[in-house]
Amino acid sequence: MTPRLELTGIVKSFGATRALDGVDLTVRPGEVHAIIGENGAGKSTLMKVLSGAHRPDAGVIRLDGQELELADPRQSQAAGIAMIYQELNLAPDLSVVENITLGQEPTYAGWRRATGWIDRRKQKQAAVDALAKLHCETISLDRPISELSIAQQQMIEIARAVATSSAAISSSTAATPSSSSTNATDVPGPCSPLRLLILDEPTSSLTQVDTEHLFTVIERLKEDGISVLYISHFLEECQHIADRFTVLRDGKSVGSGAMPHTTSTNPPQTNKPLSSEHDTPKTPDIPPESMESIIHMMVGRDVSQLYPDLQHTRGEVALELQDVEGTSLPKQVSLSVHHGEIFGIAGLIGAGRTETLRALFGLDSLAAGRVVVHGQTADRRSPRSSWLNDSMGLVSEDRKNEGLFLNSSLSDNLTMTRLGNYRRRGLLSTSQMNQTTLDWMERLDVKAAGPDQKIGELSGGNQQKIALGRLLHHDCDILLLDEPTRGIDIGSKQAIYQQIGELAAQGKAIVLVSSYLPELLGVCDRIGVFAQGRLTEIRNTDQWTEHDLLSAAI
Ligand SMILES: Nc1ncnc2c1ncn2[C@@H]1O[C@H](COP(=O)(O)OP(=O)(O)OP(=O)(O)O)[C@@H](O)[C@H]1O
Repeated sequence: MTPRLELTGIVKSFGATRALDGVDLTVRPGEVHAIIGENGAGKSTLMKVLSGAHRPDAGVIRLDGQELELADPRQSQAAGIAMIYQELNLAPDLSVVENITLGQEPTYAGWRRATGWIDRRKQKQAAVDALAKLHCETISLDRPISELSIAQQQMIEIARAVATSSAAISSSTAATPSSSSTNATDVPGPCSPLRLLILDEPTSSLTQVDTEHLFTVIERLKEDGISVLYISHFLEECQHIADRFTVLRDGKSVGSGAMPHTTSTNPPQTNKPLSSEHDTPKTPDIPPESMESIIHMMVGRDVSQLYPDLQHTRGEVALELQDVEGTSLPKQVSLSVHHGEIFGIAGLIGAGRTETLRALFGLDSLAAGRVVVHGQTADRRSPRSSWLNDSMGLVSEDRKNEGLFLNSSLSDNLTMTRLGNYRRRGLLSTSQMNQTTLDWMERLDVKAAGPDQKIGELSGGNQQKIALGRLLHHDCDILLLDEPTRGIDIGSKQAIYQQIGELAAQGKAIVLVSSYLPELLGVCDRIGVFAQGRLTEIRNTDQWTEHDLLSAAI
């Protein structure tokens, strides 16, 4: 069987950083293949090579046996490769139909073609067909994208990938076969069907229900012979949906094989006889093993105890919300968080969790109620003086827009809230800022060229570590953490949970919002659940189960 995708010796460097250092990868037709690796291992870079966003410095890409040179995203698309990024690429003010057919609008045939008139009937049909394929017929075709949920928007992106290859839509660009290509008849044509769908952390903003729907859609695509490359730090998900996996480490493929204990309908094919040279993976195929051995391969050590068992004692009340109302959310929230306590907040997306943190931190104004910090009512007219000086810090869930200055260095981002520490005779000591940044990079295992590197050049997970590191460096008394481990690998998660536990042991008050229920259950002392803007129930963690948390959130 000819592999759907075969990568051999892919190399990609950014200046002195060798992001990919000879990656080999084999993906079979109709297979879901998980790409697993630590933050900065090279996963996104590899996917960008496949989507035509980056040109590799060396290596060979073969799709269905055909060698390709993907010089830009249009060529990749024309070859039947679609990439769905974590941050969706949709036009918010255009309708569902317009987004699904964006850039591929069918025009009339004959004399009207030259006018560029869009054939609205065909355009609508292409959207209807694509949505039907994904069982998403209930999404209204004329609604602007901005009115859809994140999960629906993701489906529109996948529908676009499906529709692009539909015969109803014309495309003008085909992938360029390399000069060494041997079989010109195999060159993907202008309407090459979707062959490979790449999903980068697709569930990071999805609820459980939406995740299950996504998995159903993936199964449908598999039935049509479409291969899926699935990148996620949620290893349980990989285990559930993937047939096989490849582990990347420091830009190299260090192992691949059948996903152990997969519950996928397609049985793993690792042990089937290999029929041709093409079918032989360049990365040694390992027999089905435990997830522990895959994690070891990924981080280079065992991650035996993910959640720390650190004693911390509940002290005085650090922070109180009394009947707090936002302009739309939250609604009448009352709660208190103590020193030495980790308070978890669960709930569905849109339930008012983030709005509560923002109201607490003074980013959004309150419609009613009071926030009391260290026994003093926070002054709403001057949140900066009363709240920030009280050493309250927030890690925003929106890292790119609110959490970091992407064009500034790691050092500037990490130290900016405590610049006074580095002032020497009216000047800033950049060497000391850099030294502090190096220390934190080591503690949080940040992969970067150095403190001077622009933070926008780091992998997503490493950016997140610096956003969290800034609060740790600031030495806040009260830490508000909104999805702090989103996009973070399992080894680093363990380090962050350890940090959170140590902070609680030092008497800090911590509020942790997370959509990842095992994390809340593993780390928190108490958990409150939000539903439709209200804090509906608070219990000690040992009185919650995942099922109870979900039931309370709905
Ligand atoms: N445009 C760029 N400029 C400089 N370095 C880059 C650029 N893009 C990626 N890198 C570097 O390449 C390496 C691999 O990054 P990549 O984003 O591929 O990792 P990743 O495995 O996707 O990580 P994560 O799980 O955190 O998303 C990192 O060291 C990163 O800093």
